[in-house]
Amino acid sequence: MTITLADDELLVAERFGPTVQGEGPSTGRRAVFVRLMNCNLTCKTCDTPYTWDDSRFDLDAEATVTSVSDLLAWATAQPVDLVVITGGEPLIQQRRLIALAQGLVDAGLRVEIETNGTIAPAPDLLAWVSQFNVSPKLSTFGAGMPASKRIKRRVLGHFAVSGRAVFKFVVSSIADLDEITELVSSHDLAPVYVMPEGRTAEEVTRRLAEIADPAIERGFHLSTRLHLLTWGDQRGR
Ligand SMILES: Nc1nc2[nH]cc(C(=O)O)c2c(=O)[nH]1
Ligand code: SF4
Ligand SMILES: [Mg+2]
Repeated sequence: MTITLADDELLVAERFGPTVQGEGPSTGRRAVFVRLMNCNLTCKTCDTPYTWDDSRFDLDAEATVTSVSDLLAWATAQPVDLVVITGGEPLIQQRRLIALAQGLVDAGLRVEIETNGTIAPAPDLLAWVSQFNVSPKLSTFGAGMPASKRIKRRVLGHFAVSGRAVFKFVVSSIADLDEITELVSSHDLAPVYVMPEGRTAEEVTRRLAEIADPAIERGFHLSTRLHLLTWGDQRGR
């Protein structure tokens, strides 16, 4: 990527909505989304490779340089009270997110950030974000990447004590639950949601049924992927 940004600009992949938050504790809540470019991980089954994978996508063409004031004007004009900032990995651009989050909260909106849990939020951002939905990548989903890249234990600990984080693990098989249990007990992660991996409604429904009872038994909450069940694997929903 060759784009340079001013201090008040973000590199945006897409903005969409009104739709609903499809994952985690706010599932079903009306929301608009801002999806930022770039990621520091390379998950093989990533559902938004157009934000980071330059071997498959022309990232310069995918990206739109957008000012914070433009995003604020857009989001505050929407008939919803929740803005979800996602990616890619949005915390790569966290310095520029502070003014956006502050502006949204000042306008009376709730702000959630979806993050992979490898980058610690600065105190100035933590202060303005209502909730971080932290989704660490397990060895199945993050296959091919070393654990040291996917799991930043210090960062997870930081989120755990922040009072602003919920943890949401994408589960591909029951074996993933052991890995989650280890992370949860080592770092006192709470609350913990598990969510089935899947790109079709059938896959999500089947996996959820597989993992539901063992997850409940281990003390985890469940999440589905409501947007996928409702609209399928459509971009911008
Ligand atoms: N409706 C809807 N809910 C979502 N929750 C997290 C999403 C994401 O892509 O991070 C997402 C998404 O892409 N769409
Ligand atoms: S962390 Fe998220 S956005 Fe980044 S590659 Fe993995 S699934 Fe995709
Ligand atoms: Mg998505």
